[in-house]
Amino acid sequence: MSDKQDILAELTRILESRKSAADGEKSYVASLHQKGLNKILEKIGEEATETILAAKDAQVSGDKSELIAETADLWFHSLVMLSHLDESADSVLNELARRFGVSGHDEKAARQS
Ligand SMILES: N=c1c2ncn([C@@H]3O[C@H](COP(=O)(O)OP(=O)(O)OP(=O)(O)O)[C@@H](O)[C@H]3O)c2ncn1[C@@H]1O[C@H](COP(=O)(O)O)[C@@H](O)[C@H]1O
Repeated sequence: MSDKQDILAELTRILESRKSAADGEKSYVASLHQKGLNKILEKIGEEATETILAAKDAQVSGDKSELIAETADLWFHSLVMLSHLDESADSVLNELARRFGVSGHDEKAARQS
């Protein structure tokens, strides 16, 4: 795929289609949906840990290739989780858009008042 803007939308469509149609032997995403939410959450936990370790290694070595790969795994499994729960990246993008330009300090202060 060439247009990066379209990747989230296209991936979201594929993840959704894997919920019903695909064979878990042939499709990794179908196998995750079939194993259920606990397996998907386990993968997110694993990928989050691997991302943290890769970030620490990148800081020492300066090589960020593993960090990029592990972050992609983390984002990907988070998208599978959203899809499994009938949500999508679009809702997360909407939430980030809603927060856009609002300082995290200001947002937190507004929450507490
Ligand atoms: N972006 C991804 C993607 N990123 C990572 N992965 C897979 O995520 C898995 C995570 O890596 P691990 O090393 O943890 O896997 P593992 O140790 O074999 O997993 P477990 O045995 O622990 O369950 C690997 O199998 C990767 O191939 C992905 N699998 C699929 N996609 C996208 O999803 C689409 C649909 O995939 P399928 O459903 O497999 O056709 C693909 O066309 C891609 O666009």
